[in-house]
Amino acid sequence: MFKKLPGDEAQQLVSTTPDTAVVFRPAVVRTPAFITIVIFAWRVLSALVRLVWRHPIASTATAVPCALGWLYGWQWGVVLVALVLVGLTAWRFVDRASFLRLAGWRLLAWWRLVWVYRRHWQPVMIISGLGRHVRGRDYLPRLVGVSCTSWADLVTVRMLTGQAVTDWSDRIEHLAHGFGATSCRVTVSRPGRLLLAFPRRDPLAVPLPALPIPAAASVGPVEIGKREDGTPWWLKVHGTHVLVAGATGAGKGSIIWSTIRGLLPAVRAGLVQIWALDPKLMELSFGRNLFDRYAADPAACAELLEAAVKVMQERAGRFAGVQRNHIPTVDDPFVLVVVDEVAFLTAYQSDKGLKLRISAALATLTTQGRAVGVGVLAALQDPRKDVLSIRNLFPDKIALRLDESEQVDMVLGDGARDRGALADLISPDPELGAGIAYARLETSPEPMRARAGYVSDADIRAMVAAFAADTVPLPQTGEVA
Ligand SMILES: Nc1ncnc2c1ncn2[C@@H]1O[C@H](COP(=O)(O)OP(=O)(O)OP(=O)(O)O)[C@@H](O)[C@H]1O
Repeated sequence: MFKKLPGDEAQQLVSTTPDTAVVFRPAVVRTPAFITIVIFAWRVLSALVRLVWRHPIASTATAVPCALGWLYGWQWGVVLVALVLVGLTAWRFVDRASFLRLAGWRLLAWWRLVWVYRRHWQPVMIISGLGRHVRGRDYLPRLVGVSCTSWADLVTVRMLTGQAVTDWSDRIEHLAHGFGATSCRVTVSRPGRLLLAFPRRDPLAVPLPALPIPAAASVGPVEIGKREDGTPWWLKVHGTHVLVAGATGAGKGSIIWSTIRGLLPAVRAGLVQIWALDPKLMELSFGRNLFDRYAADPAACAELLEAAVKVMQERAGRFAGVQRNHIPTVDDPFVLVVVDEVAFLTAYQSDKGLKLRISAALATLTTQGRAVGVGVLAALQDPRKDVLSIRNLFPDKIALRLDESEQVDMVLGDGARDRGALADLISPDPELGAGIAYARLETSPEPMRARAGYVSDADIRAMVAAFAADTVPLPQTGEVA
């Protein structure tokens, strides 16, 4: 008659909370003391082995003086520690580079691991929502290790199973503030593992002067500045198209001029031609003599672009079935079309006929030009689609300082800002921020931060004079990249 008898449910209940009406005492199985001791000893032993395995140098550095002090008296332990410290300091002053490479960065990484990351890991993970606290247990992403470079801490993390990269890239501000850094950049090192970069200082805070004109003729990549990790910033122009976006005063000129400067020997050798479009009549007119073709008013700009399309089509006809890639020669030089403020020719152009011709020519060049040696380097202030509808046709993009955070993804592509391309936060102070950019290249989705060398008016004048007087060192043949 009764499917369940009174008391059946109560058998399943376990409650030890004192304020409930019914209190059931859970069954207690007494564990023999020696089992508890064995488990405890096993945990201590495995933690020790793990410690020595993960930090062999730190363990030795602690264990040896302790052993010495124990065996021969504490004074000997102190003497050994003092000797090691003196030795390290002397090494630091005698050969700083090798000290940093072999010991300095490792010591710093160990310190930062213990003092910053391990100490704050649990609260930062839980509060940012990257870890979970379920039924009294913490489920945290694993802090695999920390290494240090001259400017940043690189933290390797194993994500929780089921987490996505976007879970982390959405929380870069939590992570940066949580670990006391100004920013955080997220890159995937391998499936399930991330590399978080936390800058300790800004290596690009000091302006970089114009780089020396290269001795050899090369169509690129051209060295135009310095990357955040201290290595040169090489910009590829041959075989691609580059879009440079930045608010007024962001330093678009320094990228354009550094590129022209790096190509100068190749221009002299006849391997490169620079065709300049200068609708603002400001930036490029300064170095007019360096260019094979120059146009400023919109009608002349349209003609110049159509001439570039003709070169492209003529080459495409000749190369068809013979070669698939362009090799710069004096007969078929690489043509770099430099457009200073492209919006003047597209969005802000009142003559509809000219606007159509210019847009069509630019679209044709950016879709078909790179295989036949015609490249476009275009700069613009406002990256909205209605200003430049063909911005996606540029494989390589550079974002200098931008006015709004939404503009970052407009220039660099979806998710770039979440991955750490904070172009809207670059300082408007020219000394601190002009020429600093995030570049996203066709070959890598990770935005790279760098600063272009500043090519001053005096540098441009010197370039023009050297070019005219033939005093730039002559390029050696056969060094085309
Ligand atoms: N790479 C750089 N390093 C340091 N300072 C720079 C750099 N580039 C530019 N500047 C400084 O910023 C100022 C503005 O630079 P620039 O004219 O190139 O900006 P822009 O983006 O071309 O601006 P606009 O769109 O108004 O022409 C320069 O006068 C110079 O003082």
